Amino acid sequence: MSLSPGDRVSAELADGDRPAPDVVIEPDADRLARAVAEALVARLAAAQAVHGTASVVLTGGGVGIAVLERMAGLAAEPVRETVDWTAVDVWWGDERFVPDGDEQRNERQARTALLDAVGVPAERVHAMPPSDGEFPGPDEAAAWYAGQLAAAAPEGQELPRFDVLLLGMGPEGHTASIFPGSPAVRDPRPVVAVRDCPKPPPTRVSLGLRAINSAEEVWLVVAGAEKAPAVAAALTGAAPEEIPAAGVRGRRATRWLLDAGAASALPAAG
Ligand SMILES: O=C(O)[C@H](O)[C@@H](O)[C@H](O)[C@H](O)COP(=O)(O)O
Repeated sequence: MSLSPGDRVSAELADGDRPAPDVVIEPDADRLARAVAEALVARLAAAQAVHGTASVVLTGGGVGIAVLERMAGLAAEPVRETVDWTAVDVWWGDERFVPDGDEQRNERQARTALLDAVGVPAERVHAMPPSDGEFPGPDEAAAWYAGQLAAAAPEGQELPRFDVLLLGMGPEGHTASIFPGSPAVRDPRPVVAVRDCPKPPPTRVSLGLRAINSAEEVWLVVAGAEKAPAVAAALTGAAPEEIPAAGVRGRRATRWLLDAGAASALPAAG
């Protein structure tokens, strides 16, 4: 069931030349993950039809990884569109600053859920550094990742094209590793180090909101009634300092992809 922005979302959430968010609601988390997986396959295939390659920014968290698991399942099904995974660049919106191979790493979970199964070439998997690598801390790791982004960007720009950037959201409104009241909310740098995160593990590396909002499309995939108040606040004009997910706005589209629980506090339609 898709709702147009006017139905549920304050029209003034359009931001300059950026369209207001749109909202899609699925009955439950499982059908949400499958619907997002199918939409993501179609979107990546469409990007490849135009550009020859596609780029996706992955997120961590239960729903974000469930989407990847469903995509792996789709790869085995006769689906309308197919993605040439050898021509997909994979980036991350955030990463836990823990040792390589640690099961908490978003990269490890994504490799297990999808990447190892579909054969994305190593040079196209752009992981954020682990804590036991060449960088002594998250600041150095963040600076390095910003350099990787700049190296992949068009001449004179600092960020490559992101066709779809996936995000989750916590019950208090964090997205990626940008938490309420954190200096990261207003940090203009493309990649930031984050410490003392309320959600363990405490030390992370995250794209900043400006980098997130450089994406062509940003998809916030959110499930669970415990997140409904933050979803409603984000879609009715909350400040990003209070609800960081409220500060997300893709260039061409911002899609809130919800299950019924996460949508349950949205203003009545009409
Ligand atoms: O690394 C992380 O933890 C994620 O990037 C984080 O932003 C996550 O997406 C949300 O916390 C939602 O997580 P759940 O889907 O598990 O609730």
